[in-house]
Order: sequence, then structure tokens, then C-alpha cells
Amino acid sequence: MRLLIRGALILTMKENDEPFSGDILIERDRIAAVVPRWEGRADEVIDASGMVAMPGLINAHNHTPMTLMRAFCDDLRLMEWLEKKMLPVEARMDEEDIYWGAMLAMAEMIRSGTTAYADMYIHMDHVARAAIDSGMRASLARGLVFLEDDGGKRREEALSLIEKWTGAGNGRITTMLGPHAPFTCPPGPLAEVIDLARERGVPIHIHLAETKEEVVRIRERYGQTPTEYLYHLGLFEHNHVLLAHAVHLTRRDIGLLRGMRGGIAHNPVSNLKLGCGIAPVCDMLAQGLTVGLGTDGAGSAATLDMFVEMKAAAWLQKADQSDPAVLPARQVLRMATVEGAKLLGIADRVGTLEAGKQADLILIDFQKPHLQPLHDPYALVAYSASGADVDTVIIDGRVVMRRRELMTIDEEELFRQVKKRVPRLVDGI
Ligand SMILES: CSC[C@H]1O[C@@H](n2cnc3c(O)ncnc32)[C@H](O)[C@@H]1O
Ligand SMILES: [Zn+2]
Repeated sequence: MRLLIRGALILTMKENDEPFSGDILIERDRIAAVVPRWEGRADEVIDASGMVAMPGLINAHNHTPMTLMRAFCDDLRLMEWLEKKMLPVEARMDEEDIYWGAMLAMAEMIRSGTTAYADMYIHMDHVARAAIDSGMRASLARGLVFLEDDGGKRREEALSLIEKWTGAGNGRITTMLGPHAPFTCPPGPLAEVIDLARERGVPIHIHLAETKEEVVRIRERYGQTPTEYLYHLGLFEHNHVLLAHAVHLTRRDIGLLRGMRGGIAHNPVSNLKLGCGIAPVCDMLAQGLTVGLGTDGAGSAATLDMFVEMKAAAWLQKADQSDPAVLPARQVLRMATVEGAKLLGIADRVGTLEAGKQADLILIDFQKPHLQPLHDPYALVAYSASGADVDTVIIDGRVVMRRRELMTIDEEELFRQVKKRVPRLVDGI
């Protein structure tokens, strides 16, 4: 099967490429050619004139089933929001709640141009099912909280997820181990997870230094910053690590992270909305750290639209540094694509448009007043476009949204399921 994308303005997101008008040939699941004009045969042609073609966006930190808690309880501090609201709701969630909550996230992500993402949650078999059914590319981790003894049940679930799902869906599913955060993972069990990850060659996904309260708790318990705590447990010695948030880092902390494998998922909208603070993204980048973008769950961030995240990331750093030159549009786009792919450990497969890579790409409709004139396509995508401008989404060579119609998800049934499930989850909480 040969699918030709004809006549798009192409942003490959490769380091030295400039935008150009051209064609993209997709053969089965891969990109076969990115050229000014494809003269050969194709089975199907998508007319992309007036559109920008670019790699699909990569959301490097999410908790997909939390879409069911969107707008349920906003405007609380993180610890109160988590302990008094989220955890009690999560204790009521069954496997089908997880599946439909995740599916709601898949629909929202695809509609706004996300083609790959990282997730940490519970009942992850059912998140994996939603990723497979929707066609999404996903890196999945069973979230591990070690505040009470469960006889090793969560650890078993984490290993079973890895064994059962790694490589599923033509390699679209990858897996990680997900110790939740320094404040929910004491040194003993956390060190075991770190060893396990190293032995099995599995990356780790963990929250870090999201709030000042976390910094105080870890200082009281261990006399260290959260980053020092992870560093001294050996987390950064061998493992590929995906750190979510990293808002409260000292200069010394950033120094400890230098040379780490993996990097940081920056979640500016969640950090702003929960009043957590501003992550030192410019300092991280200056030290050569890899920084991608994530939304966090819709329960905190309210939206899974990565276009909102790109704007927030750029504007926050410009304001914080009193310098409009920091985080220019092209760099923000790289954070949302190729840098995110590095964080998920899949940069050899996705993140740029080039022959040989898996065909994960989006077409953005530029025939709109807010996307004219075409001085700088990077700036228009980063600062002016929104998820609603995404016209067509292709993941692994499969068209999952065509002219804004979802091809893999029945939205009527999805909304019916969500409406039916939510009251039981939140009643009285
Ligand atoms: C044990 S599964 C993952 C766990 O993480 C919780 N969570 C969601 N958002 C955040 C956040 O911003 N910081 C810390 N923890 C978060 C979620 O409710 C699950 O319990
Ligand atoms: Zn999170």
C-alpha cells in the first residue's frame, strides 16, 4: 500500500532542514520518501495543498484515564488535589472506566495532532487496549506508589505489563517502569525498581520536584533535595530516565543531571494551573539536558492539546527570563517532536520526517485567517495554531483522522460511556 501526501509545506524537523513544498510517500507503516515531487506510482493520494506537514506531536507525560476527572475539582494545591480527590476516585475505577477514560484521551490527543505519548497509571492493560484500538503510539508504565505493603502485587503488575505489551501493535507499544515520585517511593523499594529497570533494560518514568511541599518533605525525611535523593540511589547511573516536571531544581541538581540518559518532560500548563512554579528550562537546556513537553493528566492540566503546551512553554520562559529570544518557535516545535521522541526512547523510529522512519505525521490546515500570511511556518504552528487546526493524522502509516473525522474511534459510543461512568466515580468525593 502506497499513500502519497501531495503538495504540503513540509517541516521535517531535522536539525538543518528548511521548510519546502513537496510530497511524502508512505509505504505500509514507513516513510519511503520526502521529496519536492514524487513522480512514481501511489495507491492513494491525499491532496495537502494549503497544509503544513510535520511529525506528529509527542506528549511526554500523561495519565490518560484522568480525562474522567477533567474539571471535577480545579483550583486546589497539588497535595490536597491528589490525596483528597484523585486517589479516592482512582480507588473506585474499574477496568472499563480506565479503558474509556484512556479512549477519551486518545480521541482528544489524535484530534489535536498527538501521535505518541507516555503514560503512567493503574490498570495499564486497559490503557494498552485503548492505545491499540485507537492506533496511538504509547510508552506505558504501571505507576508504583510504595506507601503501604501490597505483598508485591503492584510490582507484579508492572512486570506483567512489560512482558505482555512491549512491542505490541507493530512496535507501537513500548513500556517503562513507573515509580511515582520521591515522596511516594521510600529508598528500599525505589532502589529495587532501579535495579530491576537496569537488569531488564527498561526505562524509568518518574515525577520529580513538582512542588515546594515535595522539596520540604524530602528534605525532612532524607536531608536532600528530591534530585539528590534519586541521584544517590543511583537512578541516573545506567537507566534511561523520563523525569516529569523537575520544577524545583537547584543549580547543583541540574549539574547532577548532566549527561543523564533520557531527560525532562516539561509540563508548563499543569505547573501554572496547580501553582507549582516555573521549571528552569533555560538552565536545563544550557547544561545540555533533553527537554520535551507533556500535558500531565487532564485532571490537572484540563487539556491534552500540545499546541497549548507549546505556547505556554515558550511564553513562560520568555517572561521568566525577560528575554523574548529564549525558546524560539522552532526550538519549541523540536521539544514537542524530536526531543519528546528521545525522552520516550523512540527517536530512531519517529520524531522527524525522513525516509525509513515510521510514518507518524500530521497535516495542519493553513487556509485560515489566523494562519496567514506565511512569513514563518514554525512561528505560526507554535504561536498561532491550535489543535483544532489539525486536519489529518497518520500513525504508523494508518490514517487515524481524515479531514477531522476520527477513523478508529466511535465518538458517539465514547461519550455515552463517559457520561454513564462518571457519576459513580465522583459521587460524594
Ligand atoms: C500511581 S499511578 C500515577 C498517579 O499519579 C497521580 N498524578 C497525576 N498527576 C500528578 C501530578 O501532577 N503529580 C503527582 N501525581 C500525579 C495520579 O493521580 C495517579 O495516582
Ligand atoms: Zn503526572
